Amino acid sequence: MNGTMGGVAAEPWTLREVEAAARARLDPVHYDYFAGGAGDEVTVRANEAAFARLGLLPRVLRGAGPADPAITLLGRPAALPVVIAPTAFHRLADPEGERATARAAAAAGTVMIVSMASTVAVEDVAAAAPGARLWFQLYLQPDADFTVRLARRAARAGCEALVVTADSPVFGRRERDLRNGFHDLPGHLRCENLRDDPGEGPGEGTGGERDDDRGGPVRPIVMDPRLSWADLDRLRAATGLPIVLKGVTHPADARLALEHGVAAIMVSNHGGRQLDTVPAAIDLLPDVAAATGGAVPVLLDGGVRRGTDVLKALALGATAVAVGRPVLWGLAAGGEAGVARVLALLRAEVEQALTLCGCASPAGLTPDLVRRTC
Ligand SMILES: Cc1cc2nc3c(=O)[nH]c(=O)nc-3n(C[C@H](O)[C@H](O)[C@H](O)COP(=O)(O)O)c2cc1C
Ligand SMILES: CC(C)CC(=O)C(=O)O
Repeated sequence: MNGTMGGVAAEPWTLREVEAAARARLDPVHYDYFAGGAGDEVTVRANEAAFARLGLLPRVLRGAGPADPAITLLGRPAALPVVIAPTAFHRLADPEGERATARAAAAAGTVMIVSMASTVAVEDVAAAAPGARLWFQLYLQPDADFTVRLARRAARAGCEALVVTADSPVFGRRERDLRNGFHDLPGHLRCENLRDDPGEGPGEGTGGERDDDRGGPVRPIVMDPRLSWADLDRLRAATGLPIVLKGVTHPADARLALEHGVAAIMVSNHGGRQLDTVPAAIDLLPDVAAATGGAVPVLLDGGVRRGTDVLKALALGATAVAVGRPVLWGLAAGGEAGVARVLALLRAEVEQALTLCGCASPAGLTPDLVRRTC
């Protein structure tokens, strides 16, 4: 990275330092939206703390040679086993928003999962970062036709997979946001994927649309506790894209997900933003991985802040991890260069930790390399 990051005097050497730089630049209300979680934030803290309770047990004299962290994900290469989790509202962090994030992902050779609630339209994200591997996250909407139209739109834009977030039958109770009165985007920003298709007649939305000077009305994201596996089946039947089910924590749901034909599972408690007191994602991983029996890739997000965290997750059965808040910190601290810095730090840490564990690649990581230390 050239020079300083977003005017920060010294380049950050840890994700924690990137967060500090971001915090210094962000509106405190937006910082709270990014950092916060549901209820007492027990799960937010647990996600990180649980990684610290696990130790790595390196193997020696294996002659493994230099490490290459590259993996294969849904049949295509990724340069590192760290992908970008879907997070909303990137333009709160940087004017370029999701465009900047996608460029950094493309340069690092990894996947960006574009949020349904992105503040740049998925077509514009793709156009900004030619060659980027994009997946598209969505919440199943009670208006099933709209869900399918949105999925097809993402496919046309070049997204390779749909990431269906299943942990949100209702919006989590985020007390920082309630206290701060943060319940909507500032006037100049919109969820650009939530505009009705051009040509769609007025009045077909689910209500609560906002008119906008640059296009059609913007729908609200509806979270609906009546949605079920049948709705996932309908989406799968209507689109050719592989489906990644995000928000799986119970092994029984992992087994059901396989029965419903998902291409991958993401173990996630939504970064502690939905149901508080769900156990740490890394503690849930082994049972979910066992339930899938290796039939599909398992990804994990929640609390990954170090290369050693990545190794622990991979050793315990994940094919890759995703990072949410660290990317937002990078974006707020230094735009595209800030996200690039976050991914570069993680890559360097993963490479070094792999080598120190005696592994030439993520494939060499096995559960015996992880020990619970307390
Ligand atoms: C500010 C913010 C916005 C998020 N928006 C979405 C979203 O739109 N869709 C989604 O599936 N998950 C969303 N998430 C959850 C992330 O995808 C991910 O599960 C979580 O951030 C992982 O934890 P980490 O932040 O500790 O890495 C969001 C998380 C944050 C922090
Ligand atoms: C716009 C929201 C639905 C994004 C989200 O999932 C979150 O804030 O955790």
